[in-house]
Amino acid sequence: MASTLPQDRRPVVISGPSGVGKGTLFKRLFDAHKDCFALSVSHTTRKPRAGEAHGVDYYYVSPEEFEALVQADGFVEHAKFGSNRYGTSKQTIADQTAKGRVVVLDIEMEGVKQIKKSGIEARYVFIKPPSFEELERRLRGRGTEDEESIVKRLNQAKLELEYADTPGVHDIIIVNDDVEKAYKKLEEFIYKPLA
Ligand SMILES: Nc1ncnc2c1ncn2[C@@H]1O[C@H](COP(=O)(O)OP(=O)(O)OP(=O)(O)O)[C@@H](O)[C@H]1O
Repeated sequence: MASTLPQDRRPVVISGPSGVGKGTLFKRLFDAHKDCFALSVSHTTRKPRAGEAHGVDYYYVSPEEFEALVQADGFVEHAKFGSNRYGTSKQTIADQTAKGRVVVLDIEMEGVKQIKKSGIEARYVFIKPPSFEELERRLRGRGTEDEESIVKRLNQAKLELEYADTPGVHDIIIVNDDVEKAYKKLEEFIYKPLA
C-alpha cells in the first residue's frame, strides 16, 4: 500500500496484554507508511533509562509538573504504576494531528477506559494472543523481563483479556497468531474507507 494517510484520521488506540506483539505490529505499520502515523509519546515521572531520550521514549517531568498537568485537565488518560506516574497529554495528540499524522496510542486497560470516558473520538484495536500459553512464551522469549515482572504481566493479562470480552469495547479484536496475517488485518482496519 502506498504511503497515503487513512481516510479515517481519528487516533487509533492499540491495547492488549504485555508481550502480545503490539509494538511489533505498529512498528510494521510505521515502516510501511512513512510519515503517516505518530506514536503518542507519554509523560512520565520515572527517570530515563540508559539510551532513552526526552521527547522520544517519554517526556520526563517532575511529580510537581505532572500533577499540574493533571489539575489543568491536560491528560486524556493517566495512571500510576509502582511509584511512577504515566499519562498521555492532550497537547501531544493535538500537535501530532496538526502535523497531519494519525496518532497511535499504545495504552493499557485503565487508560483505554479513561479515554472512552473522556468522549474523545478514537478507534479501538485490541491485540489478542492465540492462547495464554503462547503469550507467556513470547513474554519469556523476549528476554526483557525478570520472573517477578513476568508473573505481574501475566496476571494483568488475565484482566485485560476479560475486559476485551466485554461487547462493544473495541472496534476490532485481532488475534496475533501469524504476525503477517495479523498485520494485514490491522492495516485493512486502519485503511478502511469511510462509509
Ligand atoms: N505473531 C507472532 N508470533 C510469534 N512471536 C511474536 C508475534 N508477534 C510478536 N512476537 C514476539 O513476541 C514478543 C513480544 O512482542 P512485542 O514486544 O511487540 O509485545 P508488546 O505487546 O509490544 O509488549 P509490551 O506491551 O510489553 O511492550 C517479541 O519477542 C516479538 O518478536
